Amino acid sequence: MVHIVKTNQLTRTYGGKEAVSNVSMSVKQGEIYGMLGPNGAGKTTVMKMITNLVKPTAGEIELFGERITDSSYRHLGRMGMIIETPIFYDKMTAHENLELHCDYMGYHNKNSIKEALELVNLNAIDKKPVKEFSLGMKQRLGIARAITTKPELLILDEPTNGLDPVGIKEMRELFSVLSKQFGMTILVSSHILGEIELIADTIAVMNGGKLLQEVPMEHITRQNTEYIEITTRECGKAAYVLEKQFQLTNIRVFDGGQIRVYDCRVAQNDLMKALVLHDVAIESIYKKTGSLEDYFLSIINGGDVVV
Ligand SMILES: Nc1ncnc2c1ncn2[C@@H]1O[C@H](COP(=O)(O)OP(=O)(O)OP(=O)(O)O)[C@@H](O)[C@H]1O
Repeated sequence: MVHIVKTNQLTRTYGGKEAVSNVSMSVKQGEIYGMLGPNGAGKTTVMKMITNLVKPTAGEIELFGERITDSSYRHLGRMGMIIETPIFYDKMTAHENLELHCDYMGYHNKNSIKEALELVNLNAIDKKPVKEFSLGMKQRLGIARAITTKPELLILDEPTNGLDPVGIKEMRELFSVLSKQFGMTILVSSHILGEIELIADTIAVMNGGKLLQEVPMEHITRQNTEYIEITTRECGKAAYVLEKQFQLTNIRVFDGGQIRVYDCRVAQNDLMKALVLHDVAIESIYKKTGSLEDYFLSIINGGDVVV
């Protein structure tokens, strides 16, 4: 398996506070990798370190199989990015802005500008200067600029900001096309699960600077939305018993005295018997089905994973 991005214990501090804390992530070639997390989770800072806009305080980054250093700028030619709000020369048209970008990047296939503008549906807007564009149009132009040079890796920080629901759907379709037809690897962030769950091959959940989970989408869609919830005052003991007895790999313990077992191979009855046998007093035990949203919220909001 070829990894296009790999970080090891990546950390960045600002004024002694960790904005990104020991993040080790791997983005595989050709996949869409979605970073999910609330505002302030550290997603932008990770992307800035990968694109050499911010230097890591500690840790390493490998891009295209090579460890990057402070002076590694040549990888940037193989990448397209939108980080924070894209800025343009606002008296120029979309086409002129992209021409300038291609000149700057030393990329001389001028046909690619037309193709990029077509892909984001801006080809018909020929004469308008960018200052007359809506926020959504500017966002789409940002994506066009990121893809004109046919990058192998596309890094998009909250690319659907400012888009309406139709625009968001168009972007999702565009990302699928770029990934499937052009073989681009895409690293995209969002604070809204619905925007990435339909397209991401892997989801990385971040909060408070930490990578809480990196998981292939196919592993979570069914198995993690069904769970058995046990309420008990002896959560620690109960989790220990269940883990030992059934070799469970995905149990979450919540502060309020709840345990969730996201592994429905084991019958509810067998879980109950094992707990009773070990003198764990159970207040209730239920099988529940949550949405994917609930699952991710439970990772973000608490619950230590006992693995
Ligand atoms: N230049 C900076 N100086 C000081 N603190 C910073 C700086 N950049 C980021 N931070 C802090 O680091 C933390 C992570 O910010 P970051 O922008 O990476 O999060 P995010 O997940 O991308 O959120 P958002 O979607 O709001 O940008 C925040 O607490 C932020 O205030």
